[in-house]
Amino acid sequence: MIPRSLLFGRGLALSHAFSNQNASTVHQQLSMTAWNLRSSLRNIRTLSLMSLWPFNVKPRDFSLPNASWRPEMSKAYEYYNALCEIEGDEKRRLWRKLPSYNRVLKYTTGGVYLSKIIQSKARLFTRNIKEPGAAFEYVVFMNKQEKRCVCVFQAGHLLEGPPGHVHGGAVATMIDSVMGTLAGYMSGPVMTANLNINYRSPIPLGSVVLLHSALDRVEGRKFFVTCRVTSTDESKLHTEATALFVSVNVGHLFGTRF
Ligand SMILES: CCCCC/C=C\C/C=C\C/C=C\C/C=C\CCCC(=O)SCCNC(=O)CCNC(=O)[C@H](O)C(C)(C)COP(=O)(O)OP(=O)(O)OC[C@H]1O[C@@H](n2cnc3c(N)ncnc32)[C@H](O)[C@@H]1OP(=O)(O)O
Repeated sequence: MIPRSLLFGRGLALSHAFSNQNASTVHQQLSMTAWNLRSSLRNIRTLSLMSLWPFNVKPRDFSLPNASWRPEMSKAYEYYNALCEIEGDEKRRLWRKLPSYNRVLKYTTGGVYLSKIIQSKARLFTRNIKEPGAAFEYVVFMNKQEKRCVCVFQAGHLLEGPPGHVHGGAVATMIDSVMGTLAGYMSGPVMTANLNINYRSPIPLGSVVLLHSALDRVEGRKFFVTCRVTSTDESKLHTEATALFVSVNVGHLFGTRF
């Protein structure tokens, strides 16, 4: 995908090149513009390559059922997965199961050059523990038309906070990830600017809960999102949250502004 700012930025440079200039300056500017275009094309090519999965093998989808899933997790998964499997026109499908990989891009350095060793070791926080079921076991189902998603989350034994219950930071991590995934799905790359959480009742360690996230409103680059964490039968409210996500261009994530 080509970032809009990159195209618009170069487009502006082009139109400026033709205003109020004498012939030699115009010639010089045209050469510069050609150079700029060539380097833009190189950038675009690099970016389009980077947006592809950078490895030769197909990445593992961590949100598929595995032996660690409790029956309650499998049941909730099957319920939402059935909603995704409506026959017929692909475009009419309301629900989609999102795949979940343990790294996004080989080159997301956050603006700091990372050594090859660190870069190759970088992993998504919620997918960095190898033992299935030990930490964040989750799957996200997206409903783009209704601007909402549901995450089925089984909290593993490594997420303990208060004895026998899930750490508030782990709950916040899941909430941020699910809301961020929704905002990102609606808009492209986003960063969390603000996150507010009310913890209403503790989540027992090992239990399965649902995170219901919805896009509340959009104001320019600002995406206001809500989230409720409930028991799978939705009778018990565990946590409520609101957040602001700001859409950023790809350069922001790479530490450069195009
Ligand atoms: C090829 C691309 C690949 C992209 C990959 C993308 C996603 C990965 C996909 C899958 C991963 C799976 C799941 C995980 C997904 C997400 C969860 C993790 C998300 C995070 O864990 S992320 C880390 C924590 N996050 C930060 O580390 C942010 C630090 N921060 C900043 O990077 C800047 O601060 C930024 C960008 C937020 C804004 O900076 P900026 O310069 O772009 O914009 P600016 O400051 O002008 O703000 C614009 C308007 O937002 C208002 N505004 C800003 N901040 C506000 C606040 N706090 N409260 C109220 N309003 C606020 C302003 O008032 C203005 O409003 P107005 O326009 O009305 O004046």
